[in-house]
Amino acid sequence: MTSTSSSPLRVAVAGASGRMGRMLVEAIQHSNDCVLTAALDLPGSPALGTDAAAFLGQSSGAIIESDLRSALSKADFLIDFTRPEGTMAHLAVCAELGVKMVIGTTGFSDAQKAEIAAFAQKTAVMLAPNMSVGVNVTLKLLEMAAKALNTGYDIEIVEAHHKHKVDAPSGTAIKMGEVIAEAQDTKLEDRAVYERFGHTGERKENTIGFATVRGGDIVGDHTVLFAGTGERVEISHKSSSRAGYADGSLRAVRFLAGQRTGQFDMFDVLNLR
Ligand SMILES: NC(=O)C1=CN([C@@H]2O[C@H](COP(=O)(O)OP(=O)(O)OC[C@H]3O[C@@H](n4cnc5c(N)ncnc54)[C@H](OP(=O)(O)O)[C@@H]3O)[C@@H](O)[C@H]2O)C=CC1
Ligand SMILES: O=C(O)C1=N[C@H](C(=O)O)C[C@H](O)C1
Repeated sequence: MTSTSSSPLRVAVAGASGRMGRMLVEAIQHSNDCVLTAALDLPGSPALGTDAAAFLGQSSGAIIESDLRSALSKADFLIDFTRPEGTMAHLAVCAELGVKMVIGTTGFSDAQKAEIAAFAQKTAVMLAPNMSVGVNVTLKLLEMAAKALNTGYDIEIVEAHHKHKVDAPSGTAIKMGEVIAEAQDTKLEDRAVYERFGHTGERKENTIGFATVRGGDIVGDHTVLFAGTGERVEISHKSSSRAGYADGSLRAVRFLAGQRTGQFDMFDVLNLR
């Protein structure tokens, strides 16, 4: 982890008791250059009033609260892995107060994505459906494969996640589809097939199919299949821990420390563009 001699970066975490919220609290507790100054959960959460690091048997000094403005008054960055409606409400106040935001939430509508872009004119925002280094390198591999396998290969994206996930396909799977479509000078919206059932007829040429698996505690698997005649290429990424998402989020915080406004993604953070 990077060590600096300057003041630590003051970070608030939204959804602090969630699966990712807890990973983020743990990562911040272990970091040399970030400090947890505030933690948010929804009104009614049993965690309100407790120390955000209590589940680790530690004290962070950040007491979980539900008052957004109070939390943001103590922080320069908000890391948000919640739900689209929560993230949008948080972003409006971050933009007003100049708090920079790392957004990991997935499942935004096109209208919400446009709103995020507008808010990013007022504060710096890093939005990515997957913060792991491995997934972002996989996206680059997909770009290369999609260009080279431009004709004669049927593209299918298969993702698997735990039974608690509420959006489908995953934000990462959609991003993979977008990267592939763009590398082939097309748009995903013109090619995506999200559902198949019953008498579907033969596969339509140039479509990009999506398949979703949900079960148990699967952290996150993604495979893209380029199925040709006589051969197929499979590019896969499998997460066995959420730690990589949290580490990537802290890298994003450090990146945003050098930005005033604008919307960025993990390609910017990891210098992969
Ligand atoms: N970009 C990335 O790398 C990754 C992205 N994700 C995404 O992050 C999001 C969260 O995932 P995960 O941690 O597994 O989910 P969880 O359900 O475990 O946690 C979500 C947290 O947000 C809170 N929350 C729910 N609704 C709202 C709201 N409207 N406003 C504020 N807070 C709210 C929940 O509170 P309560 O429990 O009280 O409902 C909970 O604390 C998902 O969209 C997921 O796809 C996940 C992993 C990696
Ligand atoms: O909900 C999850 O767990 C995950 N969500 C993200 C997504 O939708 O792509 C990232 C990761 O796959 C885990």
